Amino acid sequence: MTRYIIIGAGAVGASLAAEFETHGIRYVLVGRGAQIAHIAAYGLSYRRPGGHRVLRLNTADTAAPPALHPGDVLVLAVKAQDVESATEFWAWRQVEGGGFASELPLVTLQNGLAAEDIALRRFDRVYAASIRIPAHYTVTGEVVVGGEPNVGIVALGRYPEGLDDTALSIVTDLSKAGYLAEARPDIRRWKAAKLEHNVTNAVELFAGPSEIRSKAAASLAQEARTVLIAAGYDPAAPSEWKIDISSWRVAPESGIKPGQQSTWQSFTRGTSSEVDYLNGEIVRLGRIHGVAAPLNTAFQQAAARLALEGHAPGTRGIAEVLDGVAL
Ligand SMILES: NC(=O)C1=CN([C@@H]2O[C@H](COP(=O)(O)OP(=O)(O)OC[C@H]3O[C@@H](n4cnc5c(N)ncnc54)[C@H](OP(=O)(O)O)[C@@H]3O)[C@@H](O)[C@H]2O)C=CC1
Ligand SMILES: CC(C)(CO)C(=O)C(=O)O
Repeated sequence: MTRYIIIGAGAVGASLAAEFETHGIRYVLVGRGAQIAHIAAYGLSYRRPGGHRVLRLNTADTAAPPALHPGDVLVLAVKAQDVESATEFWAWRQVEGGGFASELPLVTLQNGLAAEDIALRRFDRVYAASIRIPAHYTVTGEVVVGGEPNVGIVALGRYPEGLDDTALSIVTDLSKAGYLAEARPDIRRWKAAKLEHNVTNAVELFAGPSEIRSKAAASLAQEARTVLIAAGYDPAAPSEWKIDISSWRVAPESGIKPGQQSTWQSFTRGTSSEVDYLNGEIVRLGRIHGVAAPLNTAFQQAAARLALEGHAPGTRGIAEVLDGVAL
């Protein structure tokens, strides 16, 4: 039976470990700092629409990583800005019986488009995933996931393209664990489609009238789409799902509040931000392909300023960000 080494014990990684634990899929959750220490000592406080549980999980600290075996699958659940250091750390570890971890399959769950190319520098078999999951982590040891009836929705395929037995068996395990999961041979298209949404995460960092925030989000997504298409991407459309996702929703009263997606959570926790890999990816592609991306640039810079000043989300107004930029 495959064992999953889940690297990163935040919103996405800890909830994946919780679901694997609940559904009898072998895993080890490898984290760092106070979060993994807390989960190891007291369990994970895990809230789902069906109720709240404290779960004992199989954990390891990155300071004492588990021995690796042939048949292990590594799952990267860190933010995009941590992919370089995490892949460097894991790739050259020895697998018992011979070989490097770089020969094991590696799943990349990151938003944005950067993780896979970083991973391919060291890992031979990279399985990219686009995961939609309303997961929240702002308090040490506590994760909330509001998706119902399923935890979240995942598209997964071999990067840069194609499918193989490993991809199919990972999708089977995710489905067993309660995710709506689909194997896709064209995973870059699904990651691009998700990025169109994730550039709007930055809007949640700034206060202002909801009408302006909605308009800014729509314009950011439109600008991202224009740049992605100019860069040769063909973002997947929701109608292309083969699995039925129509009854999936974020449960009301689940503890998931609108306007608090992953970027907002990072700023709230005072940790590093993924914005350079979300809005920054659009800015980068725009520069390469000669398409202006003024709005994504403005939000990237405003988020950087907010981080430098150490301010929490909502302490600066959106009008300041939009000053001089047309919506
Ligand atoms: N939250 C959400 O709802 C969703 C998030 N995503 C995407 O999933 C990815 C993960 O996001 P999310 O779970 O929110 O991130 P979190 O910040 O909640 O969790 C990441 C965790 O990984 C830890 N970490 C960083 N580097 C390492 C390392 N080298 N070894 C071990 N642990 C490490 C971080 O520790 P530390 O805090 O010390 O940095 C943190 O605890 C991101 O790309 C995000 O965009 C996708 C869909 C939904
Ligand atoms: C949109 C959402 C919640 C979906 O998974 C996400 O990707 C994020 O929090 O960044």
